[in-house]
Amino acid sequence: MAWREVNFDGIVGPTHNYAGLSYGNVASAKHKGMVANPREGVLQGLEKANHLQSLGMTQGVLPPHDRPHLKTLRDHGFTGSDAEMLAAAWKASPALVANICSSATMWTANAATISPAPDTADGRTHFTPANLAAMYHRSIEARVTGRILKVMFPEGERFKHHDPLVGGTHMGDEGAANHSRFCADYGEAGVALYVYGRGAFETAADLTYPGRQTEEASRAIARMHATRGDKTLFVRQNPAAINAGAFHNDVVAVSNKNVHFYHEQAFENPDQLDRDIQAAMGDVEMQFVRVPASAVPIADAVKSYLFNSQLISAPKREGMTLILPTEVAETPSTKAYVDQLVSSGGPIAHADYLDVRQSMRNGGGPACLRLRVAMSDDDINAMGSNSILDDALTETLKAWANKHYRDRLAVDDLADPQLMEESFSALDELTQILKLGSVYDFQR
Ligand SMILES: N=C(N)NCCC[C@H](NC(=O)CCC(=O)O)C(=O)O
Repeated sequence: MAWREVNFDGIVGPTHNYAGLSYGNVASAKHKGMVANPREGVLQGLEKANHLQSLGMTQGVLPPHDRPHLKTLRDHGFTGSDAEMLAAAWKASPALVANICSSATMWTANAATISPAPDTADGRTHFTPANLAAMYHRSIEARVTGRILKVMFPEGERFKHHDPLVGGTHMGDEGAANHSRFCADYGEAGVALYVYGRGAFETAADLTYPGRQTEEASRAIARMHATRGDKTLFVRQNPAAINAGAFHNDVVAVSNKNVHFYHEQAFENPDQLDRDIQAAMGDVEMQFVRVPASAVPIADAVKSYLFNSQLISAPKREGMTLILPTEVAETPSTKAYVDQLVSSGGPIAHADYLDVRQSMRNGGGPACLRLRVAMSDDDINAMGSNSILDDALTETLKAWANKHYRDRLAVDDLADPQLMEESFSALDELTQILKLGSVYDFQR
């Protein structure tokens, strides 16, 4: 049976904006208050997906969430019509409205942790939506994410869904952004690497920025997914990386099959980690591409998002391909590094640069924008929605974005009830296009 990596890219939401909500995320803070272009965001995302498809990859999409999230307002005691609640909330706290309007759901690497069927005890693919407890604007995502995933991957003999972890920031979980899977091929048993920022019950005095993921959360997910103990590893992210702005491990490391591409400051003891991964992989030889700080200072890695690239095995190419943000080409150290990397004769042979600036300004590169799922043909056939892109669906989504989305959005526009109406009618139509049913709170 043929197996492949399917990338499910998040579609940018109609209220995409720059409110600077994520403490510890350098780009989000830097671009606070800028005018966003949600329509361009969708089109940049579809362009990236289209590029991967042209390389022979299977590409899916995940929808944005309903924003403004009126259910959160209702849960906080606001009453009245939708417009009355929005107006009252804006009067009470523009910051609250910014939080319930964030389109952070586009970063689907944070949607869930996934253990594919070849790795689990019951031979099913397991999904746990990330609770994203560290940031208020993201903590409201998990329930709807779970609902969407259950429609897309119906629970049964192939797919198994778990509830997001409870326990607040003590059990903070950021999903696949802190989880790597190594394997010989996608359908073979793999090794899972969980990367956390701190222990749940200790004060991490070495962190100036939040360590969003806790070790206990990672271990809980591994237990729930019942992956093999000798093929499940846990490692702490280097505090220096978090303090430099790597709020998720995928800002300083990326993997594909038997290749681990990472910055030398991503982990405290990279030699030990290499040995542990190799031991868990057994006969399958790992290739470690460790980037020295002398070639790429960690500040350049964080600024350019070199490691927040997608590392893929494109069916139409020999050797692996990095899908990089254009910022990497504009940063001298990372451009020089990538040039020598692809000509070195190593496992990474191609570098493609794509413009995802609307997302990058909020700290989301190509890797943040996608949720990877290793799937067999039978898994794809068992999906419950119309989420796999072909040319027709791509064209439909482009037309949909052009019809509904604004090309200019300032933070103050979030108070506009007309924007709310536009957002809900766009999302209502999207659930029909993607055959998702009534997954949003405003549809229930
Ligand atoms: N690295 C991965 N996998 N994902 C990137 C997530 C970026 C996101 N930015 C934001 O949420 C900013 C939103 C704002 O400021 O409006 C975050 O910090 O959680």
